[in-house]
Amino acid sequence: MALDFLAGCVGGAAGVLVGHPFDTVKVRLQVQNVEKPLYRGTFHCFQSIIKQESAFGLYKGIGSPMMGLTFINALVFGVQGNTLRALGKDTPLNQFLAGSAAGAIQCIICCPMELAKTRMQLQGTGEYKLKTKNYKNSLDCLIKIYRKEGLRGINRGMVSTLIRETPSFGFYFLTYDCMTRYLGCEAEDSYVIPKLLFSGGMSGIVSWLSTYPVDVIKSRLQADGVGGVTQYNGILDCVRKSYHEEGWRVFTRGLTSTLLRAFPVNAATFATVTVFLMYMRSEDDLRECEPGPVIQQPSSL
Ligand SMILES: NC(=[NH2+])NCCC[C@H](N)C(=O)O
Repeated sequence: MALDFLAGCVGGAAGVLVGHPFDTVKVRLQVQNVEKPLYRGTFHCFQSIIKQESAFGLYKGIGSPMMGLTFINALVFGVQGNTLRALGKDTPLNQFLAGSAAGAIQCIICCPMELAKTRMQLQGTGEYKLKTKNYKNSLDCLIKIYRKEGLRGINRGMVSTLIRETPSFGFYFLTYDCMTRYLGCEAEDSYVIPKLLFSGGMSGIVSWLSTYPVDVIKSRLQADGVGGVTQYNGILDCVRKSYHEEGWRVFTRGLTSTLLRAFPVNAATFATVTVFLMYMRSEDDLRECEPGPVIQQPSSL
């Protein structure tokens, strides 16, 4: 029971270290001014950040994912594993439902964490150079937002985060379950690690593709209001204005960087969690489990 939570922490740390630079590029591309774009595309954005802010610029805002990581991934893998057990049978529908439940619950932490991350990633760039008050770090950012806008302020973008995370985490766990079964992942298989990495990477890709347009809107809502000027009056207004100004392509802004990040991050996360559980689960635990998949996956009963 508790092992799922611990495994989530360990796996999540591996993921954030691998993927944060890609996330920084994604956010910069999603919210840059289309009239005066700073970056021509994904690779130009990478190059510009490294050239102007050094490689450390790619790790701006990593504090909040790392700070939130302990809880988010523990919550995700803990809730998913225990929900699946509560649902009683390891079926594809239950995998999706258990994943969706985990995705919805972790928004409590994910939303404020991504608000701080987004603000830190944009701080000191382009039109945000002058408008953003200097945030010392992610925690200072959240404290300043809370002082100025209260609870509502630090939960800015909560509805769009829930719309993004609930189905995407369902697809996240369902894809991993289907892939590992299809590839026949077995503990004694000499190719088990590459198979787990591939399955985890594909789960990340599928989950981000499933709700990506919502992520663009969420980023814009969380970046909105910097310097006190708000452009959007809610999700529908943001969708309407974004589509009106840039057409449907606006909903794919930053997608390349997101997918470049999603594969390695989730390959590392899922493989780490599965291997961790494989070695930490006692023989007694395994005997207690109903006959599950050929390998003890993060979410197996
Ligand atoms: N929005 C999503 N696609 N969520 C599911 C994947 C979440 C995963 N922790 C990542 O950051 O890639």
